[in-house]
Amino acid sequence: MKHESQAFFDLALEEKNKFERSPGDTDGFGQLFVVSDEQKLDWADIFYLKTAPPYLRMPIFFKLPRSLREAIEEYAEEIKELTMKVLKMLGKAVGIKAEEVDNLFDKGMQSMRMNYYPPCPQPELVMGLSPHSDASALTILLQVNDTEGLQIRKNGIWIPIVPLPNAFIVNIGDAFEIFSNGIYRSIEHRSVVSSEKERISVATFQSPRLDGELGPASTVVTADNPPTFRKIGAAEFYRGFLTRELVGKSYVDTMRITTTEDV
Ligand SMILES: O=C(O)CCC(=O)C(=O)O
Ligand SMILES: [Fe+2]
Repeated sequence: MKHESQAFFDLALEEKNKFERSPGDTDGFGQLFVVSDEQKLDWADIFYLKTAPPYLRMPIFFKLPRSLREAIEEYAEEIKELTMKVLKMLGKAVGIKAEEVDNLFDKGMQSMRMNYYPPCPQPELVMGLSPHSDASALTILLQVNDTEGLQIRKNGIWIPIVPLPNAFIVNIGDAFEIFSNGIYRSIEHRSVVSSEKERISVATFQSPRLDGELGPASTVVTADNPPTFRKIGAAEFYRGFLTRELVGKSYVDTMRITTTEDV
């Protein structure tokens, strides 16, 4: 996967543009989360694909160079297994039944985002990827080379994450914050760019099934622990996410129940 993603971004621009994202689509090569001409764009090339379940794969998926497509298929399957294991362990630790995790996430949408951050001569003037939390339940992040760039926000301070060789970075996303009724918090993160070295990462997102309903798991909601998020159809949740600019954790905040009248 590392080799294939590097090889993709090494292609000539005209080759990559054969996979260009069309306006109105999410899948393809090009920036996402662009909502106005005035917006400052992120310093990155992005290739986004829905990978599973198979019916969600778009025509672009089948046009990929064969070695890249095969690598993605194999990688997607293994990451799915790893993700489900981690989600069930996180759930178990707070009393959520494995069955409930399976029900919402096992047939969930999986998507992949390959990020290429070219070096920038004035890196302090740009952002590789604007601050955000992922809308997924869980994200498994693969650092393709050893250039640093990811930062997480902890107590208001941006902390650099140093890639460890042969290790993934695992991030909790908004959907799991909602599902765990706020026991787990999605992590706000961003990418900065280097003045000299390119950086490549591959994020794989596991999200709820699109025909499911996203809300706090019934096994964590009790009389003493009332729901702190409202329920929303998963498809509607993702439509909302993809039509906004990325701004910190502002999207998950819109799902919070803030007054008793909302319950
Ligand atoms: O490049 C990174 O390390 C972060 C990527 C990321 O946050 C994303 O694709 O959502
Ligand atoms: Fe992210």
